[in-house]
Amino acid sequence: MKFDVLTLFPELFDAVLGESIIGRARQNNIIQINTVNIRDFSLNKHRKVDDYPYGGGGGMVMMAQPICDAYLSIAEKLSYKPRVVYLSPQGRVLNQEIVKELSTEEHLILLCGHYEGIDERVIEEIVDDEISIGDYVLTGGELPAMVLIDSVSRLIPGVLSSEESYSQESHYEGLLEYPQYTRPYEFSERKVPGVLMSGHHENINRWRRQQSLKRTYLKRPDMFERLSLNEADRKLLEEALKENEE
Ligand SMILES: Nc1nonc1C(=O)N[C@H]1C[C@@H]1c1ccc(S(N)(=O)=O)cc1
Repeated sequence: MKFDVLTLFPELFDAVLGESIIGRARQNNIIQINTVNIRDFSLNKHRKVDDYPYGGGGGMVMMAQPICDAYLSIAEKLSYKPRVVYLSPQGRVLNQEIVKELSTEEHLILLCGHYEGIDERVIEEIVDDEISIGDYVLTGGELPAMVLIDSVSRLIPGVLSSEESYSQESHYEGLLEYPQYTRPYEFSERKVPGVLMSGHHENINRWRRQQSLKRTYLKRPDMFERLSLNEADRKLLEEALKENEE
């Protein structure tokens, strides 16, 4: 999978996405992350990329021409129109479902807004999706773009090793993940639940499923109400909640 990122701050990306799992996937060419500096496409001798908003008001707006020319520098070499995602607080809020949808694309162009945003004509001209990472306003779209790249890349085959598998992680199938423990067996007078020490994989899986159901019910009722539980899951949850009351 290839990500082309249109940004004013390309140097931010290598610092964050050059390490660990994503860095390894880039080295193994499982994913490619390429940055394009929008400022390189300014026609202004001072490399200006923003201007005052028509109609007045505070803040600056990113100009259309540098962004569209940066986009064309990629798109004109392609025989297809790549999907363009604009990171903005006005977009669909990113969730695992959208991440899964994006992970099926071969090529994504991510546009990072800055200042008060971008000239609307860019959105009309080249943007396919607006995606937000949450209902708050940041100084730039670079962190949202990195969040999107990280979350999508983890679903690309070969990026996670089998040990790092995502299949029982939080949000993978609309459930929060079960509690995790590792050595030592006792820490601060707190022991690991006995079932995890039993070696009985059926009981371990049952306990984990029960914990996931219970956590989702208690911590994220908004997620829980979207679940359609079968009878076995309902009984597991009922048993867990009864234990909580005792
Ligand atoms: N949250 C977010 N998720 O992704 N990007 C987020 C974000 O805060 N980006 C801000 C810097 C830039 C920006 C972009 C667009 C607008 S505007 N005029 O469209 O409202 C306002 C501010």
